[in-house]
Amino acid sequence: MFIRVTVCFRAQGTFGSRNSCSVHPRRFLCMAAAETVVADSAGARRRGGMERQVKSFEEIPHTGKNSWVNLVKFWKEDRFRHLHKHMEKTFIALGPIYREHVGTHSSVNIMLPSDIGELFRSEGLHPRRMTLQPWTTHRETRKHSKGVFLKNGEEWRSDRLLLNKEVMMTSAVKRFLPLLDEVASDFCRMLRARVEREGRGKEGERCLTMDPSADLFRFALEASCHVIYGERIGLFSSTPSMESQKFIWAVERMLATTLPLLYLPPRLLLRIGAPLWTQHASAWDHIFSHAEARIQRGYQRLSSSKRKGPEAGAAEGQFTGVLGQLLEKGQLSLDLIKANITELMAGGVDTTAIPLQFALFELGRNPEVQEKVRQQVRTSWSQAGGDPQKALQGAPLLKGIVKETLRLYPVGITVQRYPVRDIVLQNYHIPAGTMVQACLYPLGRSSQVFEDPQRFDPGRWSSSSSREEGQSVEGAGFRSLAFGFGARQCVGRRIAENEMQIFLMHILLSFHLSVSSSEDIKTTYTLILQPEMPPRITFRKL
Ligand code: HEM
Repeated sequence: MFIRVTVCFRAQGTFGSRNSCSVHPRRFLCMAAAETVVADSAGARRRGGMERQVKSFEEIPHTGKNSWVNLVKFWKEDRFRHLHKHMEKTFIALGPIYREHVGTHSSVNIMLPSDIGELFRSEGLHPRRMTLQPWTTHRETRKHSKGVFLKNGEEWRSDRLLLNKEVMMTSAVKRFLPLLDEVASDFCRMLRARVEREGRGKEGERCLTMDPSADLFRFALEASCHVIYGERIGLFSSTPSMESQKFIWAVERMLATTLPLLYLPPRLLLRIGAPLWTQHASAWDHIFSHAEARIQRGYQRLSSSKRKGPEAGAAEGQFTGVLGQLLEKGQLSLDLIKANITELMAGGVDTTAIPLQFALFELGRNPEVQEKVRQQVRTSWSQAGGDPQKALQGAPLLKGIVKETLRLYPVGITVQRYPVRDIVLQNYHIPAGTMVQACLYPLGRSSQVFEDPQRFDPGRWSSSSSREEGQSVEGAGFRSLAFGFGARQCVGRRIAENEMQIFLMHILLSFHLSVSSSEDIKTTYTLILQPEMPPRITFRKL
């Protein structure tokens, strides 16, 4: 994931709806049944020969007229940290579409797949609008903004297509999957040794109860570096380097400081947000310098191998990481390579480490599911002859675990778009350019969209059950959107999916997982959704 920090400064008209807070939950259900249509020129919509007037934008239910009063409420009630719960409650109160105005931030929020489908169909190739980047005088982020964030339409798209070749396409997955496999199996080797050393029980059957969050961060960083830079950084050693630890801290600080800064206008930011801003900028500094150092090294390596001939560099055909590939092909400018590599590094650690915490927890509290997946993994692994790609293909429930985890705990709780043409959602007119958010947390937990939504069931994503489910619940498409959609979807998607699946495969082959309490984990939102307290997991050696 990457932080798509977006603010819409458009005047959104007056706020006309009066009774928004008194809407009964039942309205939610009947509104949800309404189909989504595009407004015709007369602003009317036709259904079964009848014409119904499309309601105006101002009539969309909202959470309060005054955006500054709302901002104060958000601060006072600590809603930023519980934004996902706030959204869920607001949809229940107001129906499947509502407007929200908080400080400088204005959005229309939606949660039903049919509306989300309509939204995505009307997306253009907008540049990503980073609120914070353009405000800063920070040299590196400015340069970076020019390189990636402020690029427009087709120019952005052609760069993105070049990047996709190295990270999204099947041929790219084939190149980097063995690297992820190596890191995941090393991780399990390290964990087995630790369980043997520190665990309880008889030798050979030891189990260890622990909070795995720090280890999962190390795993995700080691895996990212291996895929992106083509190098291991030794995080599984007993004394990982201070540099790596500092990188993890910087990413965490950057994420934690982004959300509060996002809702402040520049002038207020300078007064009351200055300390936050300083922390935010210095976190970015660190992330940039981390990438910069590696890019320099990669560039020098490439130049020297060009000077000395191919035998001096990497062996022919050897994968030198995404960075090596981009440098070697030389289709993107060096500045763009830097910007993209920094984004991949900054966006690729917490985003996979945190869902892995949730996945281990859900497997621990659902022992039957765990056993079923393990059986499938064992069979597939034994038939794959050491080929990680074959092993994953033969165990589709692993993919189901990733989807199911992200359904219940979407890392980014919204996907945002500015439609390029006027659209109609839930019979309300949405002008082009409005910021519309698809709210993934309420979507994933809605009984209108998923049967028995609280159940952790990786099998629900298999093609046969999806078809069945599609018949009984709201539209079968646009339900699994944790990585976004379309041209602008998560560029790290294939890395993340494969990294998580291969990790879970090795864990299930090596350990039985359990948890002491099957109570739900409390979650908090700090630009990404995470557990308030990391769950403790018991790993028993198999
Ligand atoms: C479970 C893990 C992850 C999730 C759920 C996730 C989710 C997302 C989402 C929702 C978006 C916005 C997509 C849209 O607007 O349609 C995004 C964008 C992005 N993600 Fe991820 N992500 C994950 C892992 C990663 C990883 C591992 C990387 C890097 C290796 C990464 C790098 C990025 C980047 C660079 C973007 C911006 C793409 C662009 O706008 O061009 N993400 N991600």
